[in-house]
Amino acid sequence: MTNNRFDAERITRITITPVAFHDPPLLNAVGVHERWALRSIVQLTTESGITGLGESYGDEAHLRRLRHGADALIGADVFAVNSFRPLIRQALAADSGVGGHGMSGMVTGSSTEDRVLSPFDVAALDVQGKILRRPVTDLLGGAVRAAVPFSGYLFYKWAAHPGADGDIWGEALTTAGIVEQAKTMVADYGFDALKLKGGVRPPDEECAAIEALRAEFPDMPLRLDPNAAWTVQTSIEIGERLNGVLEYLEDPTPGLTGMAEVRRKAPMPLATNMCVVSFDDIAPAVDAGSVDIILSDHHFWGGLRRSQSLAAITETFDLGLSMHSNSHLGISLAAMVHLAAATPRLDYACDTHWPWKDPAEDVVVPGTLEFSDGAVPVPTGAGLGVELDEDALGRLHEQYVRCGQRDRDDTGYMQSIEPDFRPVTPRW
Ligand SMILES: O=C([O-])C(=O)C[C@H](O)[C@@H](O)C(=O)[O-]
Repeated sequence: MTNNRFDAERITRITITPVAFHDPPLLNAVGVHERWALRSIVQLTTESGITGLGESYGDEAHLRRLRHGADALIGADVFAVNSFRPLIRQALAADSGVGGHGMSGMVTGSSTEDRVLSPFDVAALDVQGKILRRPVTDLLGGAVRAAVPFSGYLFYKWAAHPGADGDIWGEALTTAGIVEQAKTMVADYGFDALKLKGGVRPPDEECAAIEALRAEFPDMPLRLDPNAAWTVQTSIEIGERLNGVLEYLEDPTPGLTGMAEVRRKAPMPLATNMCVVSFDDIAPAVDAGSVDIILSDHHFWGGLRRSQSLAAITETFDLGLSMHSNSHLGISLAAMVHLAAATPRLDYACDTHWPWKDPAEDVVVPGTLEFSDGAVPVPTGAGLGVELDEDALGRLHEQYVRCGQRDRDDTGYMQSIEPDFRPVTPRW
């Protein structure tokens, strides 16, 4: 008889380092990106001295919860990731604090447990891959694509934050500015799809920008995302106007009921990263007929393996699947690429904020994550295949310390003064 007992590889230390990197003044329905994007870097070390990496939001409330979660995982077997969630749940039950989570105004209702679990799940998979000498994609069932296609993410934008220097992108407050931005994105990264962040200018103007992009790039799939800033009526009118132009319309209006009303009339598919943000949202969304496409995000769906469960559910209900993003560093990009490469039915090019980050500011050693023809080849090293640059981590942590209490008390990357989530309400 085979002896199926294996020695555990126990977690002995978890370090969480808050970091800050420059974020340009990108506009969206709830305001302007702050000067600093805040993230947290998780280093999870096991008894054999192997360290895995994870990345998450960096606002103070989330950092506190991550610390509770980390303390609860000390002593757990790094291969027993199924034990992490109950341990985290128990640890969070003792935390009475409210507020924060790095997605102010955009994602209201994703699971706190899943947001805390996510970076530990990623770091544990990184360790497992290093022990087994296999990339994370292999632990997720194997790569079904060698490179993951991303879309060029366009924003209305100020030239600079007040009192700060500008950046290479300059200002984009008009249709001409958006088209110029798109040309640079396509020339520099080779993107094959474009998404415009809307909800900023009046809907007519945003439609005109999409029409100008269509004229400039006749074959390019285009998306528009006003982050629920429109009424049902406006969403239907814009949907009709952009019939045949958009590959999908993302979160035109708030809530499952409003989205379902729009979906009954709009000619194109509707996507969301706002009204279906946790497993509890899926059944009501399917019942109401609210969406066609779920934009997953491992940071709030509980890590890579729970995102794979989401992928299986979308297949069951014949929903489309792609990936959402907000400001992030290289550890998250690597995790997104491994997950997307191991997801058989990924229907659209994924989102990433990557081009908006100063390439000189990252915590991973450069060279493993490069865009080629709008896609990122899957890193081939063991685990996530990226290496932590300790000096850079120190520098970005210094920036976090210096960037000021006001920014740290904020939600981490967007202008918002309220301690808890500020839902987007339709303006047009
Ligand atoms: O669709 C998206 O990418 C988002 O809603 C995520 C972010 O909030 C994005 O809009 C942003 O950073 O302004």
